[in-house]
Amino acid sequence: MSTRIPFLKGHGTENDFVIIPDPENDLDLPRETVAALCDRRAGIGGDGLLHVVRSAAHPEAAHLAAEAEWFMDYRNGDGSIAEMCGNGVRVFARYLQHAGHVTEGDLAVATRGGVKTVHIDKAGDVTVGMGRARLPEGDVTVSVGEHSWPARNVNMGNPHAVAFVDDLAHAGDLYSPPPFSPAAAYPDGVNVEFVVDRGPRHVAMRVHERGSGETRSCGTGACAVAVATARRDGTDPAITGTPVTYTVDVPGGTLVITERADGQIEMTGPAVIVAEGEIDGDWLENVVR
Ligand SMILES: N[C@@H](CCC[C@H](N)C(=O)O)C(=O)O
Repeated sequence: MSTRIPFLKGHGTENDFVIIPDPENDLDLPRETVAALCDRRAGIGGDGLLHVVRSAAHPEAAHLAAEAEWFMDYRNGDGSIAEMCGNGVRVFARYLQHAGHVTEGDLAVATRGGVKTVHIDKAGDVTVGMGRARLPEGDVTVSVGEHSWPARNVNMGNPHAVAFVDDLAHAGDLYSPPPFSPAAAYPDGVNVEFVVDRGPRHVAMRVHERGSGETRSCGTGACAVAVATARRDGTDPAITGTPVTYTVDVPGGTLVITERADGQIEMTGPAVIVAEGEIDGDWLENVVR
């Protein structure tokens, strides 16, 4: 009889995740194993994986254990490691509630991008305090086929290039990462957002995620888009002294992003657990041999 390893599946605006509860960090999850679990045909399927570990039990988070009991060890669908995942941390909080580890209200979650405060509200939405954006100087260009656009470099803990386009269809099929220049702008790769206007303080985006491909939503990407749009629109709260809220439509739903005068950014949207089950331990052990 092989070992059974518990997993869940969840999503936030259809950015979907395999969730692996592993409080004491007992599991070995190398890159190839994560990619196999996220494979949509031969595995469970997901844009990424949320490895749920107690901070005290993880070498990357032990120093944060006094601030946050739980560490989101986030991996992209190809198994690569990313600093932060905005939808992931909201789904992570929903999982902790689902499992009875926390109740509604505020909780702190450790991530590679620092400790994030998450609020689970009664109505069902989950809000995360994303911290401040960094806006590295320098011109960036992204291109797809015959189209190319200037892009804004926005760092939300992870790197983003935000391009305003006339038509989201111009981003093409996004089967491969959109080329960007200069290469030095993003030495570790980049998430690329394509944005169109929908109305006052309302935009829509598509995204190609580093390590996952085109996804139906990206939380850090939606925040980067809100930040870039505020600078374009002259509503930058650091200059106006007034908070600004943008509604960001993604293919999988809608996220609401507020940037305050002190630069702190909050993102709100749904976070859903859709299934739970068990992984066959023999499969997991042999899948990458
Ligand atoms: N989908 C995530 C972002 C996940 C990480 C990203 N692909 C990267 O490599 O930086 C989100 O909701 O923020």
